[in-house]
Amino acid sequence: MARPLIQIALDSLDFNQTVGLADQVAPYVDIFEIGTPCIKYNGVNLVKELKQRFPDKLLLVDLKTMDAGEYEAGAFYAAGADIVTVLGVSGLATIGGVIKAAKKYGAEVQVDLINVGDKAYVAKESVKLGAQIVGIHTGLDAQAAGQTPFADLQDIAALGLNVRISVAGGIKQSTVQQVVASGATIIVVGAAIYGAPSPAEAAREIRELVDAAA
Ligand SMILES: O=C([C@H](O)CO)[C@H](O)[C@H](O)COP(=O)(O)O
Repeated sequence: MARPLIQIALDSLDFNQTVGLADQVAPYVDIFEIGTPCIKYNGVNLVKELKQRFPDKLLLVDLKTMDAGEYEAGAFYAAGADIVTVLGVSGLATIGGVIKAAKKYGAEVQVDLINVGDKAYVAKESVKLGAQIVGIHTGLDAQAAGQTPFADLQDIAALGLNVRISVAGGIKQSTVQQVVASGATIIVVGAAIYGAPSPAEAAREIRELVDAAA
């Protein structure tokens, strides 16, 4: 099994706090995700800053694009994003637009299946269009209502699609090995790292657990 990647979700609105957290956890993670509230608040300047400071990390910009796919995503790929997210609920035309922009920059696309009804259909069509990653994602609000991403992860992994599967939604030390065993190859962790007394220590623990499970 290829080594699963760990993605830290940088979900603060504060520019300097975001850069500081990235600095603390950098030794233990593979992908910096600029979370949706953070990218809306800070824009392309934060993409440029993180890319310049951490040229060896993958940078995912969680745009959750809903329309104008090629136009919206293009600006963020141009600023240094390696991966941009587009919503599965946006429809195939918008997903195709983001994929077109990604190709222009030699970058990648993640289709976020958050709130998609027929996740298997959208995952299959996204792969046909050329998406490299599909995201199983229980958002923060759905988590607060008690939902988890585990059953959806198993369903999508069982399809055996030629695509990387990312999982997000309250993943923590006690569940990280379970999601690796279920077939996730990108493990997204936000609150379990940034909400810990020592984010670096939490990230180190998660790295160890993921590597031991792979
Ligand atoms: O994508 C996210 C959310 O929709 C806000 O943008 C989070 O970054 C994602 O859920 C990971 O964070 P945790 O659930 O806290 O691990």
